[in-house]
Amino acid sequence: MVQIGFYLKKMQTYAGRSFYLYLVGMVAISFLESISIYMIIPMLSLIGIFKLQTGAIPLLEPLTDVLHRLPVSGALPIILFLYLFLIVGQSLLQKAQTVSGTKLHQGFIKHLRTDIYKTLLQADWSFFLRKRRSDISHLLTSELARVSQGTILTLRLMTSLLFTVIQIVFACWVSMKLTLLVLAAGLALSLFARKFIRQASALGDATTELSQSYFSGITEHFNGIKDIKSNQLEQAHYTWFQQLCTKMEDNQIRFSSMQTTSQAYYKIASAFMIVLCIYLSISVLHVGAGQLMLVVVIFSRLWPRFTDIQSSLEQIMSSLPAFKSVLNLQKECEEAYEAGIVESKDNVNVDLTDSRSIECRNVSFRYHSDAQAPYVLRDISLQIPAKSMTAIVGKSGAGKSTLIDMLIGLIQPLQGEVVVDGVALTDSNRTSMRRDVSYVSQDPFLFHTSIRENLLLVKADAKTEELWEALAFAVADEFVRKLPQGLDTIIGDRGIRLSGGERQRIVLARAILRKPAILVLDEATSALDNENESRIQQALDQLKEKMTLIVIAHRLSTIRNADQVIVLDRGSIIQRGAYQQLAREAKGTFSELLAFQSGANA
Ligand SMILES: Nc1ncnc2c1ncn2[C@@H]1O[C@H](COP(=O)(O)OP(=O)(O)OP(=O)(O)O)[C@@H](O)[C@H]1O
Repeated sequence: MVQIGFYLKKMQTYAGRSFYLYLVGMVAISFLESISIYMIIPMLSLIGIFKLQTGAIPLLEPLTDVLHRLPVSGALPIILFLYLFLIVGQSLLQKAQTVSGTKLHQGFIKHLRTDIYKTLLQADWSFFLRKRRSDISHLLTSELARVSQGTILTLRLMTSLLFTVIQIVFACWVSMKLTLLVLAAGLALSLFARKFIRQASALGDATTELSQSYFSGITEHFNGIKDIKSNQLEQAHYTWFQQLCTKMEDNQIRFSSMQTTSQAYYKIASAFMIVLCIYLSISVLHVGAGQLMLVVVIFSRLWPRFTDIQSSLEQIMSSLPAFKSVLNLQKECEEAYEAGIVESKDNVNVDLTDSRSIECRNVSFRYHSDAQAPYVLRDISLQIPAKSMTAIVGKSGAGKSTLIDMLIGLIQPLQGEVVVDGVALTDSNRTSMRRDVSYVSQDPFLFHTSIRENLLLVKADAKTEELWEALAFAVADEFVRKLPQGLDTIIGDRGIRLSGGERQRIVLARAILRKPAILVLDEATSALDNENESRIQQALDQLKEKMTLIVIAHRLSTIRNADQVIVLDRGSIIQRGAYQQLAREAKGTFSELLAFQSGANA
């Protein structure tokens, strides 16, 4: 229940006064409802409609004298009018309360969604290395929907509790003995009902696990649909999906069956309790017919509240795992908080010149915190001069991408430091440095929208001429002009309607459009044909006069004009120097790579 308490606290922090107003409204409605129901019977008895020993009822005392002095024909309309007045007042208040409850709930959910989204965006890269993307999507959709449902139920539970407490107070005024009898019966029942709450919690855990598998499964399957189709893996995936759906179906049926059992149990137990209470009222407490009527009224008002509380508790318990998951994600994000992103005021702008030279001083890194885990980068020291092209080469798995991630501040060294323009990168300046970087990855990402919008993403106010200029630089202008809608052509999910090489060129154009101080290309031209690749190479030669270029390329012709080549092997620098110089070192790894490629191209 700690999680629910946390969310109630969050709701109260978010809504402030409205939260308390909502609670006050609840108390008022409950008060009016209790007065109207519990008072009508004693008041009717006061004017002699029927006989009932009510004893001293504090609220009625001022009315008693007035009512006694009036004839029945005069008092009855007053009582009935009073009753109508209370019911109408309560209904109007209830209507306003429902609207404010919806506003409170919807506002809170919006707040929660944006809050979680923001903390996610503020988490550093190492957080995303640990997390499955599908788990994040699952949390932001399915789990948040359950949290939303849980919030409504929590508000309903609070309302029910308030109603119950106030009705108990009123019922005690009317008859202390009878109310205690009903309460004792309710308490006995709730002890037996605890097992249903435990079952609901276990079923809620299973729901979270199953829906997480469902989400990750379908995300992965449709991301890999091309492989599935081309390797005829449909049957295996369909069987997996069918089995998972059967488990989800079973889980829901078990929850529904648990709830109906609990409700049936409550109804049957209620009948026994009513029979027992009526028997005890007549045989042991010797109450009259009027008092008996009160027993029925108290039961009929209080008992549905008990059932409501029980049912809300079961449902809240089943949505509790979703509360826990959301809470854990928020905690993890906060632990991985990276300053200076999304409306953050705590960003410290590092005083960099616009030249952007980068230096690594004895940097080491490994992905796992485990002391036995191997280092992926080992004691790396290097200089990347501003406005020049540095190429990083090496065999697959040598640590090239990891080194790039380190240079642009996505990951932090375990030992050593990265220095930009003489300023060491720290938690407070890392993100401000990244603002000057354009990064094009091995697997470039495009949104399912037009080419224009994909480009404008990095520079919203760019003019059309600027877009064409960037496209020309990336050797993409020709093919874009030939597309049916030119710049406004929709390129499909992740740019699926374009070829791999076309996608790479659009992403390169987007990177250049930003006019960054540092341009990083991680295998960014791997899908290009020789002609386009050579044209991009010429474009890069022009760019290096304006910005610092860092290029990873397996195809060594791309880096022919690099000012510096760094050769990595198993996380260490084994060679460095100008391209031609390394090519001449006959025994070096670089000339081996070069010889292998020229052999392969021959
Ligand atoms: N997120 C990760 N968690 C754990 N290990 C990782 C992670 N990413 C990379 N590695 C490991 O770190 C090592 C270096 O990987 P990296 O991607 O930097 O190599 P690379 O030289 O860029 O390879 P490639 O040329 O194939 O892209 C590899 O052994 C890889 O298995």
